[in-house]
Amino acid sequence: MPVAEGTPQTLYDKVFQDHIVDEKLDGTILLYIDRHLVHEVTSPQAFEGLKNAGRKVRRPDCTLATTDHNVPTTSRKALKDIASFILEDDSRTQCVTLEENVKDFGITYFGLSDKRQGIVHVIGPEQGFTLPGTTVVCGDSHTSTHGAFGALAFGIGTSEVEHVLATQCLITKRSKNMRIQVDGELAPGVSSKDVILHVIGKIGTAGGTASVIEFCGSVIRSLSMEARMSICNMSIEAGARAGMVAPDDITFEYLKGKPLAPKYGSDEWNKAVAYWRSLSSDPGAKYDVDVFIDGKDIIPTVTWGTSPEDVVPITGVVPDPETFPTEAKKQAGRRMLEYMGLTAGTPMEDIVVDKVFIGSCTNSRIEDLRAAAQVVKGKHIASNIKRALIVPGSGLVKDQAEAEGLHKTFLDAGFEWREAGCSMCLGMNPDILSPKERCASTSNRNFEGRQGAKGRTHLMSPVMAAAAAIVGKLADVRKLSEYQGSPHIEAAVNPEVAPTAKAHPDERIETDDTEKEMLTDQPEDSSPQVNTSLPKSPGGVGLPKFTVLRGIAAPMDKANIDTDAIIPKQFLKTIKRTGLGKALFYEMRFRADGSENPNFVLNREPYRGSRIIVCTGENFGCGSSREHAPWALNDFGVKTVIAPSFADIFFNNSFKNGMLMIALPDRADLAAVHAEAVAGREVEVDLPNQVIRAADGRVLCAFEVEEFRKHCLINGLDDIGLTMQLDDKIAEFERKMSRETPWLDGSGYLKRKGMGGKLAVKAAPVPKTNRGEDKKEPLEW
Ligand SMILES: CC(C)[C@H](C(=O)O)[C@@H](O)C(=O)O
Ligand code: SF4
Repeated sequence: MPVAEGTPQTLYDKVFQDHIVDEKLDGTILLYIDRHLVHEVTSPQAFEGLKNAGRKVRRPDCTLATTDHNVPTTSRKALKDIASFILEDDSRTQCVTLEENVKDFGITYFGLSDKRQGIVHVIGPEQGFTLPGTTVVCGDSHTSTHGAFGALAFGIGTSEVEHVLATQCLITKRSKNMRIQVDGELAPGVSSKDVILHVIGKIGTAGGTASVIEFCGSVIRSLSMEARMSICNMSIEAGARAGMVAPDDITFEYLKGKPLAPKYGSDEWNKAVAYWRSLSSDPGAKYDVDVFIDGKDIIPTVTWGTSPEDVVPITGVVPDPETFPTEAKKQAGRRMLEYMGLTAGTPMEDIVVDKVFIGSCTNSRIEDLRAAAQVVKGKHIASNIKRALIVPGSGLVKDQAEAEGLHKTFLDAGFEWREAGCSMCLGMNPDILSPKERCASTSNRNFEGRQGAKGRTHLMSPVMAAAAAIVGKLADVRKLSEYQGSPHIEAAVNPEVAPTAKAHPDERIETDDTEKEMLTDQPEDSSPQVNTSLPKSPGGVGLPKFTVLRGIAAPMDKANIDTDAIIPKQFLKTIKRTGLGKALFYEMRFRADGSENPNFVLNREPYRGSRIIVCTGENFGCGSSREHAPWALNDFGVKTVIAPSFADIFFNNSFKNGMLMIALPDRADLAAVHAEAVAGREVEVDLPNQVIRAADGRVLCAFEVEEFRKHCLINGLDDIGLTMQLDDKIAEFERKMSRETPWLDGSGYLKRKGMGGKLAVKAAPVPKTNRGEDKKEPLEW
């Protein structure tokens, strides 16, 4: 619902409202995007779509690209170019493709030889590209990180990346407002990572579904920008669309002197700060969900299972699944313990660790490294630790750390000092866990296989990971004698120690790494069962029209089926949208020797050819923004998933590919459809009438679908083309933005090209498919 004039507004309402270009009666909104970050994994197919349709990038001045996911973190001393530096073929192809695309489309790019290269979510804030009150998107779920600045920042799928590149807008709808207030104070040794792990433990990984979370309260206010970023970063693990913190003096202090922020002290800076100050939530603003947490209840927290909600205080023990409330939860818990190689009742501090990873977009900033260095100073990693990696989030973080001598502390303690990138957070580069290896990790996801096939991840804060490296087991940092104080809080109250994007020595200290590393979890290009008889969907124009889908539905009973499970990371290295059916549910569908797992539902009759999945567990599609997940389902032949709830980005991505996701929150409705699936009888999904029928024609239940999505599905519409027809409105919006918030037009090295607010690149509707695939699809399956 639009917010009525005079109604108290939340921070989210205000930023959202200020970016509406157009609003339809059904609540579908065309939202203007101020900042677009691009990386190599989720962009190739989007650029390909633009090329095929002859479209341009509308705002190169608002777009910034880098390579981060695939890049090796070994020494760059011998770096000549990316093509010779990256040994693994698919990783190299993705990075080289990005380099070609940024050249072709005139986009600013930080490559491996640039000190500003790093993880997208580290470099955006570091450069002042991320500013309060902006809308920020990236084809990456952890875009939520940028919400720490009071920006509305969220992850999008590749089709949406293409949409933003072409139009600088996104089709979306309002989210719910959720407030998480953390009051009181954090005890020494407790950091922002513990706050967010504690929050996720409390509300669950679906707790924030369909919401934007505003983090507030005295604990949040006291935190530094970097600590706030760690919290907003993991909003996505709480199921939320985004996380936000109202901008304040700590925010403005951080932004002073950043290359792309308005010049400190200028009229523009003063005007910007006045606007930024107006963004906090009004007294009396309404929230759909309110959560209160007392800071003193938070103690250093670690995960024990394979979902970020499986948390326990370090002082606790491995939980006993037999005490879990439902049979489904018990089963899931038993599976997790088996996967993690843990026994119920084991004290967490007795769990022996093999590897330690300090890095990722959650915890690879200078304060994280300072805090970890403080713990390891003068000590050495335990003898059982096979590798302990420090991976700075960007070249500038690395330089800053070296200027402070932190690298020496780490090297003396036995850590590896690496180059910037995503690294072992998801192991698309050679930094991976071997099967059954256990890692103390500062990253954000502990899904099965996340850091390497069969690897075991425990999430925690940088000081806790540092402590684990020293002790050789999961450890309570508060017990390490020299450790005192909470580094994040110190940094917040003392801006003097805040890092700066400018300060770096010219000389680069190189990692000396001669170790030969290989990707060991890259699957063979085996082609297991692919459902070739079904139509492939190219997306965009030429999408198959979805009206009625009839068939046997495959039952699934798992909650939190994450996108890493739908398609593991090793298959994300393609630059195509097609051919991913073979990778669908890879770890569940196939055994280690590549043969089919006979217990997996899609390997059993009558479900082999199912085009519908009925899942009784909550939160289908949680985790990453990879559009590869719906592409894999689609390629396999699955066009509809019915579940009690879905993760937002996955839900969106599916519709962009002409697939219908049906949320059935009513358990009785779901049970009725599930019963038909279990019995192996056909069901019929009737989109025009919004009902699901049994094979005998009985209506099992009705379902909800937004008008605009329904319209696009039934008519197979390309929403980029639709948006381009609104070019006048978009241009008018841009003129207004240039007048009122001129600092949002590209500045610094991102100069806006064009005269007097007139765009150099004009969007125009393109009469052919945006994917260059003019296939005529059947009207119905
Ligand atoms: C590759 C990308 C789509 C993915 C994401 O969206 O999160 C990655 O960054 C991750 O962390 O799994
Ligand atoms: S979560 Fe990991 S893989 Fe994803 S962007 Fe952050 S560091 Fe990279």
